[in-house]
Amino acid sequence: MLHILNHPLGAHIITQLRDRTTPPATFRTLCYRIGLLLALDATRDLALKDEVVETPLEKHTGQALAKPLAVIPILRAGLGMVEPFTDLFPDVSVGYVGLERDHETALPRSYYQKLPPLADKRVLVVDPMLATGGSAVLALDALIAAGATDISLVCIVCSPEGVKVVEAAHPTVPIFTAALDRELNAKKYILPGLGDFGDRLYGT
Ligand SMILES: O=P(O)(O)OC[C@H]1O[C@H](OP(=O)(O)OP(=O)(O)O)[C@H](O)[C@@H]1O
Ligand SMILES: O=c1cc[nH]c(=O)[nH]1
Ligand SMILES: [Mg+2]
Repeated sequence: MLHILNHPLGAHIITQLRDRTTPPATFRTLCYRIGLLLALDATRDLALKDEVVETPLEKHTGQALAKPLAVIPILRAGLGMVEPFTDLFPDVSVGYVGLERDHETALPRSYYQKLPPLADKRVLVVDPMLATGGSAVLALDALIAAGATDISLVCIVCSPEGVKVVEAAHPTVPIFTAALDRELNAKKYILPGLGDFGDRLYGT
């Protein structure tokens, strides 16, 4: 199921991210701010449990988050989306999946993986760009192999092609995004897109 962010601030930020004149320092701030909106959108359905507290006046049964969270960035570009999650959910565990697309074939290659226990957690995979879907499917396969059962994918820009590929391979994984773009070009970049997210984030 695809969830497209429906907030005017999201539309405002994504236009600034697309602007080719936006320098890396501003790009990183914009990535953080849109990450906050997406983090809230992707966690709207988190389970709650009762929690009793004493207010200064009386005993009160409130609520607390019931299930631990893990955020898993797909390196490198996904790193820009981690801080919104660690700021909003300070108890979140962080794991890493390192993938890089080959420039000629656009096929992802895995070069690093370090994961916390995942079986008991809501797992939020973060990667700003969903293009062919190859990287996301490889990451989701690895997380399921590591024991994850409750996974969401959080992106900033998706292509229709990538959404189809992920939905075919992992139909139960919801996808949250700020924008669903038009198509991929011949080099498998998203149009209109915003270029290479990792390069723009890190000035490479
Ligand atoms: O859907 P796909 O066709 O697999 O493409 C999307 C992937 O490409 C980008 O990473 P990239 O390989 O450029 O690595 P980087 O983040 O280190 O720049 C992006 O962050 C995704 O991981
Ligand atoms: O458009 C694209 C496609 C893959 N990776 C990016 O960073 N941008
Ligand atoms: Mg890149």
